[in-house]
Amino acid sequence: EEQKQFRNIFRQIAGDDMEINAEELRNVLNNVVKKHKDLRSEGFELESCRSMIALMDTDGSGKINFDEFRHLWDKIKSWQKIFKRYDTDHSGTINSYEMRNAVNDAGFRLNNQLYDIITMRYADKNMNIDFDSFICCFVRLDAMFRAFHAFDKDGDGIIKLNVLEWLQLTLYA
Ligand SMILES: O=C(O)/C(S)=C/c1c[nH]c2cc(Br)ccc12
Repeated sequence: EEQKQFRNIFRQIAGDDMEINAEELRNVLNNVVKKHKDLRSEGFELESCRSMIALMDTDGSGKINFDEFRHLWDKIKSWQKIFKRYDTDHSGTINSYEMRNAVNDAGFRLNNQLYDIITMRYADKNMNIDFDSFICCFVRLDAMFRAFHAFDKDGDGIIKLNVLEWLQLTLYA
């Protein structure tokens, strides 16, 4: 039943082409965020939604279909729980220290340099990360780990890319 309901919601968002583009994704994300008083966000930027589409667009259509959207939605649903868990002062944002624990809780294993890079890239001048930045960071982390493992066929933790493969991976993200 919930599956049917979700498909109807998707159909409403996606429209006739049954694919969700960046504008449609931005509208649904911002409509949902508004309902959550404990999630501070100036709203998802179109550019962030274009990135999320690119990162989730496994069939290279430039938009996301039902399966890709459901996959993204399930991830955002679980990541927003992590966000709320680590927003201990209920400010609607999480600080760079809490971000380390949130990243770990989501199952990403990084090193100190990468935690600093995440803070530099996603935190505001007070070292706080708001919800939309948090989600964009996690979508990118998830997609980059998946892309690496897709290339790492023998699972030895080493991949070999020529420059055009590297550009394909890093440009459409
Ligand atoms: O708090 C909840 O119970 C749920 S179901 C939250 C969310 C479930 N999907 C979400 C997407 C965005 Br964007 C923000 C919040 C949620």
